[in-house]
Amino acid sequence: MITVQKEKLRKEILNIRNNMKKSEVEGLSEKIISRLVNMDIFKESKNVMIYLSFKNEVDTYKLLSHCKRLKKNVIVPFTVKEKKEIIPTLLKDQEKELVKSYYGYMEPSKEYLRPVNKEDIDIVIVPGVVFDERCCRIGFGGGYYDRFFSDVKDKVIKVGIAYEFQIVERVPVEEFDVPLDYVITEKRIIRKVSG
Ligand SMILES: Nc1nc2c(c(=O)[nH]1)N(C=O)[C@@H](CNc1ccc(C(=O)N[C@@H](CCC(=O)O)C(=O)O)cc1)CN2
Ligand SMILES: Nc1ncnc2c1ncn2[C@@H]1O[C@H](COP(=O)(O)OP(=O)(O)OP(=O)(O)O)[C@@H](O)[C@H]1O
Repeated sequence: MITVQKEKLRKEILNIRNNMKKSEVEGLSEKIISRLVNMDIFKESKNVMIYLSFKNEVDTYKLLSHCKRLKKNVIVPFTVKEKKEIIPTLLKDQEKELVKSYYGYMEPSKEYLRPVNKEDIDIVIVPGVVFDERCCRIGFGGGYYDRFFSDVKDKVIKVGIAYEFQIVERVPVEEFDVPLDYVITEKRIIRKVSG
């Protein structure tokens, strides 16, 4: 049963990630983000969708400031729990517009929802728990990002960011899993092999 295998891997890696020291999260995140912002695919992107990190995920808050400085449009996920749906929404003022979501990460409050067209997003920075050398991913198990990508597959660049310990040789995949184009760690950039 694939779901069971996924759950086992998810638990194993989360157990490591949840026990990281703050200093480790900070140091590694900086390396990963620095790799990302130096890539042409990032430099050439004007509309950037970024998750807002929590629970020792690769920290994206410095990336947010970086994008602001470069006058890029920052789009963040707003989740509709009942439908397991992500609404991409334009963030203008990080200080003013964000509140803590049901799950615990930050998201825009309803009054600041500014939905954008998925097709207009150039690059999506994707969170995740486990990734593999083919750029497949396992998240928290909601299927949010797979649903989100299901109708825009090749129209946006999908980039996972993760610590090296989150990379395994192969994660089990199901028909609805959408592979990413790149996975970036502090050690390397993994590219999806096409075909
Ligand atoms: N920062 C961030 N934002 C994100 C995601 C994410 O993974 N990280 N998502 C990616 O899809 C979506 C939200 N999905 C989520 C689904 C479940 C849980 C969660 O914490 N679930 C369990 C704990 C899971 C576990 O420890 O096994 C919980 O409710 O406690 C979090 C986010 C959209 N936004
Ligand atoms: N495109 C889709 N349409 C309908 N249901 C889907 C789709 N993609 C995934 N799902 C459902 O979502 C559930 C969770 O999928 P999966 O375990 O791959 O989530 P995940 O990638 O770990 O989570 P997330 O994307 O939220 O981080 C699956 O049981 C699946 O039935």
